[in-house]
Amino acid sequence: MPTLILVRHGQSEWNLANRFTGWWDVDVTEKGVEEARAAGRLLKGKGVMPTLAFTSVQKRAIVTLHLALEECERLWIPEVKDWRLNERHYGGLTGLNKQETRDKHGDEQVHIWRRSFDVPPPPLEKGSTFDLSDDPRYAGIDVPDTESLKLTIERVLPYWESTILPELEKGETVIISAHGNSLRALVKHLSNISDDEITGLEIPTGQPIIYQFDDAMKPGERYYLKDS
Ligand SMILES: O=C(O)[C@H](O)COP(=O)(O)O
Repeated sequence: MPTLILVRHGQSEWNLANRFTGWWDVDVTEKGVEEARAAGRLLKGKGVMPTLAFTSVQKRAIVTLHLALEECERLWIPEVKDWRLNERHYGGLTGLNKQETRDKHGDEQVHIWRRSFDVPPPPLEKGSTFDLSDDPRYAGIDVPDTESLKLTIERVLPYWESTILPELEKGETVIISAHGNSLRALVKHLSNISDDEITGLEIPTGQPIIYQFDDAMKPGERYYLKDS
């Protein structure tokens, strides 16, 4: 049965510092390293062994993938990195402290920026500290200046359909190591969650989520591997 494993990167330096991160490339913390390793041990313990990996071009997801694969002795499997699996771009909020932003703009506004379906945060100014347009990993890509969850879905889903789903169809056990909002985009699609309800779904760091697909490639109920 084709199996999909989704894992959000382990705690990042800016998760810990409570800063809006988005496309900014921060590493995982010591706790994040341990979460990633624990995810790999869980995969091995439950006998869910990935045969193909996808991740973003952001080190917190890449490092998490490698640590998890090392623990389940699957560092050797093929892996594909693509910017379409990146975190949603946090626009002009990138780098700001989440609590200070609440103090300045109010809880409601910050909640809208963080969790509304289609309201993007204010755009990132061109040439500002967190502008990644000249980063070589994005050569030839029109780097967004902000993204809502809706806009994130618009780049994650075509990639899922064109590149990841066909591999599952071939019978691969696919692991995707990605981010809170790129995974929210996938879970919304796979679990058929409405625009309103998806905003309430929180994806914890380092906790493998499993979908098993039937012969018609219809995903079953999602579950956390730790609960199986
Ligand atoms: O980019 C970030 O800051 C986090 O990865 C996710 O943030 P959120 O919980 O505000 O969506």
